[in-house]
Amino acid sequence: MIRRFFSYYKPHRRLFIIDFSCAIIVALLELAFPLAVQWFIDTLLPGQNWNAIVTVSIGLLVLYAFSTFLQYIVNYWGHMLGINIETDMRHQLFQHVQRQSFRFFDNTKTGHIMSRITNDLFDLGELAHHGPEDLFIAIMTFVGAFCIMFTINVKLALVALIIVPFLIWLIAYSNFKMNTAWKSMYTEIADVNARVEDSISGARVVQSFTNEEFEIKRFAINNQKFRLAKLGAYKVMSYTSSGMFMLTRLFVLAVLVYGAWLSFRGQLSYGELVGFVLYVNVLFKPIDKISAILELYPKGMAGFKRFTELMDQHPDVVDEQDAIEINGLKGDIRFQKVHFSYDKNKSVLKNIDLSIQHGETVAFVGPSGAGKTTICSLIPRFYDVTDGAITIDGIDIRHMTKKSLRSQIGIVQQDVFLFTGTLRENIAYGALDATQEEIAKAVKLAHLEEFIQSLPDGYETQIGERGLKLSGGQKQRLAIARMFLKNPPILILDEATSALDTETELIIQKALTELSKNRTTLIIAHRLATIRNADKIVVVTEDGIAEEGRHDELLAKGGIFANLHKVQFQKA
Ligand SMILES: Nc1ncnc2c1ncn2[C@@H]1O[C@H](COP(=O)(O)OP(=O)(O)OP(=O)(O)O)[C@@H](O)[C@H]1O
Repeated sequence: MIRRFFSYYKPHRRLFIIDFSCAIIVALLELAFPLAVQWFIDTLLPGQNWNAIVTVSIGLLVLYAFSTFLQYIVNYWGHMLGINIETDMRHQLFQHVQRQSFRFFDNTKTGHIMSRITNDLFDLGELAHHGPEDLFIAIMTFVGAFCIMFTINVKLALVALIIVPFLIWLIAYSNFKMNTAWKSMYTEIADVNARVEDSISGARVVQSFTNEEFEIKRFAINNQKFRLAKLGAYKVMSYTSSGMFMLTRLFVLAVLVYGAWLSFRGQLSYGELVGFVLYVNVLFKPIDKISAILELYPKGMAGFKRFTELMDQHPDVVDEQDAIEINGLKGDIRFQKVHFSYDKNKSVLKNIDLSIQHGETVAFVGPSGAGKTTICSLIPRFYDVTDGAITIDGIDIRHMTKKSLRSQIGIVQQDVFLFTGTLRENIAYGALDATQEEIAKAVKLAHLEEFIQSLPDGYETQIGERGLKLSGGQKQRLAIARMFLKNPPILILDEATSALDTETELIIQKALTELSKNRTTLIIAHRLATIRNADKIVVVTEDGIAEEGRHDELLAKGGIFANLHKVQFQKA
């Protein structure tokens, strides 16, 4: 874990070396100052040489100024190092999350991911800066001060040494306790985030059920849990710092009493006693630093552990080593004995054999939960088949790179997802480098031109979070415009179930018919009226494909499709 943490220093080696070197010089100067004071008292004062005192004071002033300058560098550049590392990790994590497959998003709460990308990394930057530097300096100063104390007076230094085992015990004990405490705090704040994410994005549902109070109560439970976890961490921290305080005061007292006794017996000069007490103060700094690291290390490491946990989750759908870049597919799709399950316990698709010719429009119908959406999700490899194979133009899709495969497939979701931003940005999402002419052409084909022209800000209109300022029909036409821009040879349409008014539906149907031209089109159909002209209708049931054929053929057959048709027709 620690080696992995240090690997993040690599790109910032130079910054680290400069910062570290400055910090070492500062620490050495700190070690030298009490010696100078001792020399000042024992040598310069008895000689009453004013000129020498002034010269030495000027020398000390220059050294103080130099040390101040170095401390500025250590502070600013050190923090820069920490922030740089934190930024790198955040970037890496976001990149990693972007590359995850659907299964990851199925099983991970958005709030948890957000927590890991934001909060969890806050303390890591601080740890990256203070951790190795402060620890090294603290140990160096601690050992250095003790060595000098031994040269001043061995007996007194031995008395001072008694503190060390107590310190080590306190550090180890609280480190262990704090590790657990911070980890649970991070888990709880992730839950708070997940709860907030859920109820804010579902605010409209919450209000329509007037469940605000229920949401507030649920949030309060998570918030309380977080409070208790954080309080637990601070309790351990307070024990530790109180323990540290007590130990260090006892330490000074012991040194003073024993030092006074030695001095009465003529074994220690006043200068030596002052110098010794100053070194005891020099010792406090590393002790303070160590107790600060003690607070920071478990916090930062708990964040780093959660960071690595996420980084170690590898996507289950990956490119093969020699995967090929494909381009310009015709769109002949074949399912060969395909089996699929989301989890081991339940098989969703069994033995699916299906052949779709390029340019064909194929509609999938069947009871809810039969697997229509799942079949279509396998084609862009959102999930990999559990058994069997899917080929496009004769090539197994697992031999293609995901990026090139998905560039050949367009998906119009039932629930169109739009991003906060302008109409133009959302349409151009279909082809990020599209020109205005291309966008305008796509908009025209999607029958969205008139609507955009009626808006005062036209293409620059802000559509609100997730496009909430647009109607269902407008969102769908926007999604269709995106597809015209993307222009893929294979199209998957998840037909909207939401009732649109007849006129809007007609417009959308027209746009979709236009979009489907010369493309292999797969429609996940909910209303049978819209698929009358499909080249093939595939009836999917929990046991697999039950029927396949044209609309009239299936009706004449009098099987499941005819039944479904009858039910819908009666309903209508
Ligand atoms: N991401 C998922 N993780 C686990 N199980 C899933 C997931 N998505 C769907 N399922 C399950 O797989 C089965 C098939 O679902 P699918 O969405 O493919 O059905 P569908 O025929 O498209 O249904 P509908 O017509 O209601 O949209 C269902 O039992 C469903 O509960």
